[in-house]
Amino acid sequence: MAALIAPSILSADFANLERDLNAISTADYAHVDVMDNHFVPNLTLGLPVFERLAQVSPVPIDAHLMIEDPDRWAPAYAEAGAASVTFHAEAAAAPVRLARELRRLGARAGLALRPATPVEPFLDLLAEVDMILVMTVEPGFGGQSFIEGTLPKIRRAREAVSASGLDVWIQVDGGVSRSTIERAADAGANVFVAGSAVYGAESVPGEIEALRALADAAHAH
Ligand SMILES: O=C(CO)[C@H](O)[C@H](O)COP(=O)(O)O
Ligand SMILES: [Fe+2]
Repeated sequence: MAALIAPSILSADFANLERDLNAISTADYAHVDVMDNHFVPNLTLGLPVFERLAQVSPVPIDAHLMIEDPDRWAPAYAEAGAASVTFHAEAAAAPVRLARELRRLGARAGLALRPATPVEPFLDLLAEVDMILVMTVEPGFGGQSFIEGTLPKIRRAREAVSASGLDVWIQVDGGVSRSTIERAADAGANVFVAGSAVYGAESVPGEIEALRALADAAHAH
């Protein structure tokens, strides 16, 4: 299980997004946080900006939609060229219908869970999604500290995926850094979002490589 690193441009310079996307060209994905000021108390960017990011990004885009009514809005992000579109379970009215629509449009379908949202109701539906995002902070802001209490949920999700025989990815997002990534990897995560850790580092490519090496080493144990 090779670790995939997806730096979050939430911690990039919003006046220099193209430059800061090019800075993460050695990453596996660029993680783009879409926030609507309703599902979370913060506002980032919407479809017009996203469409341009998808055109200029050197790596595939992993969209994380922290928005109300993803049933209505998420498909447009797949149409805009996102490789992966993740919506929140707490916000979707019909998550399976939406996941099927995202796949039909050619994107990977991701289902995100806030820290207090249990994974169990979704374990019978693993065949319908390509990724489960276990939020390791409350969504809304970068730079928060990793919630250790989410580790058992990551572990239960990984156990269920392994038992199913399906290739469902498990992503962690929030507070991921050199000091937390090994525990998340050991619990079973294989896709790692990191915003402040990557963009706040002295060397952005160096940090991507260091995070990847730590996660790969944890998986090898
Ligand atoms: O979805 C998010 C916040 O809701 C961000 O992707 C996440 O917080 C990344 O930032 P950091 O690595 O600094 O915690
Ligand atoms: Fe995110």
